[in-house]
Amino acid sequence: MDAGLDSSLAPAPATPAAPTIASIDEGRRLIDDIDVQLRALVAVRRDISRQIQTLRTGEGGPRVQHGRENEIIAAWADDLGPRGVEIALAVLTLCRGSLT
Ligand SMILES: C=C(O[C@@H]1C=C(C(=O)O)C=C[C@H]1O)C(=O)O
Repeated sequence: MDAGLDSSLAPAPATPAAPTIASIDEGRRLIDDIDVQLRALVAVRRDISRQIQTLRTGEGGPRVQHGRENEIIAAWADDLGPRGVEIALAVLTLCRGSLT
């Protein structure tokens, strides 16, 4: 067992199918629920990222690793295209802080 992400954070299917909605209100409720989950996951990601950075700097390493970040950006680009790159950059900035 790894370091304890509970089952609510288990990997989602690669591309979950969107439900067919019957109304705008229903669709907006679903979007609001998705956004709550996205924000919660980003907060967890940020905490894990900070722990990794602390571990690495504690060993005398750099806080930031551009090679790793490029892999992450490429994965977002593969799945979501140029807007995915924008999201990846925003997520990275939020999780690891400023580069300067
Ligand atoms: C978390 C890490 O440290 C930094 C933060 C990253 C992130 O938030 O994804 C990625 C690379 C590093 O710049 C890591 O190296 O994995």
